[in-house]
Amino acid sequence: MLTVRAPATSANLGSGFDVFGVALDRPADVVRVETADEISIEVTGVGSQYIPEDPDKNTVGAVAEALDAPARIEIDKGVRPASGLGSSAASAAAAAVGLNELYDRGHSREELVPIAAKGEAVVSGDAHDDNVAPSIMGGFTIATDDGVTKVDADIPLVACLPDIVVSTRDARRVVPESARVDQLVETVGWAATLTTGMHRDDPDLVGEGMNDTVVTPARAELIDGYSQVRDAALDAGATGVTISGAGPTVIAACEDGDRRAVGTAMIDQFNAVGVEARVYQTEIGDGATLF
Ligand SMILES: Nc1ncnc2c1ncn2[C@@H]1O[C@H](COP(=O)(O)OP(=O)(O)O)[C@@H](O)[C@H]1O
Ligand SMILES: N[C@@H](CCOP(=O)(O)O)C(=O)O
Repeated sequence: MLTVRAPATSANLGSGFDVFGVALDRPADVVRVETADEISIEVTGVGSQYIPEDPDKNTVGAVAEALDAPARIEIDKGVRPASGLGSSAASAAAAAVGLNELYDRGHSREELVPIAAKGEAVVSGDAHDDNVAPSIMGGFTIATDDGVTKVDADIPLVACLPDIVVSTRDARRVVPESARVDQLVETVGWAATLTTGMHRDDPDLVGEGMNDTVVTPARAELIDGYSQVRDAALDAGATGVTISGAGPTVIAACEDGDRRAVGTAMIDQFNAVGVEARVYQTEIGDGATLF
């Protein structure tokens, strides 16, 4: 039996819709795989009661199919489903790394990204790579049709997960079908600023680049208290704030010493609109680890 820990991730980061992602130091899923004649799945841990064990409906089933790697797969969820923290992707990433090793398939980490993304297609309707790429490879990742570019960045982050459920499938339905040229121009500027900030380990540049006037405003409507939480985090010292993935988690970049104040401000504002929330004081971390 092989054990793999794959981290939660935060995709988009505002200006990088369906392209940017970061691996978070915590939380994470732990997946155990052993060879079997057919695929079977057992799920325990956070939110496991909402996760199907049917291989046709669980992200790891699609990965096992794609790798032609039948296995008994145990998933211990640390990443709450429908959180905006790449929950479905963490399991898929762990399964891809574990089954590749178990069956000696010989794929590189980058080659495993589109394989793990087949799991995302099962749950959200789209095989977007922006969560599975950092969960497999770690760091800050830029995932495009041409492959994955990875930067080992060091940026303090605060992820605030409210007690609200937003499914990625639903949140993709509110994404506008078009954008104006002036929005394209400002998005390119923010994306370039964010990428430079990641190279320089500069929370100010990363925060500035976490802006977006296209997708985030449409999705903010799905998260009670989003604008108050964003404002409170900025007042507490965050350098940038946006929706993590499809939400409802709200993610902030900041200086190391400001994480506690930023997290407290975010929780307080969710509570003020009657929503319970929890905070992960985290940072950009490594990709899936085999034990
Ligand atoms: N291994 C898995 N882990 C988490 N969710 C899964 C898994 N397999 C299938 N799902 C389903 O995927 C959905 C959660 O995925 P998604 O909406 O993308 O949330 P997240 O933003 O946390 O990834 C839920 O409906 C859940 O039942
Ligand atoms: N780019 C995707 C990312 C979804 O992330 P998740 O953590 O909510 O699954 C999107 O924004 O739809």
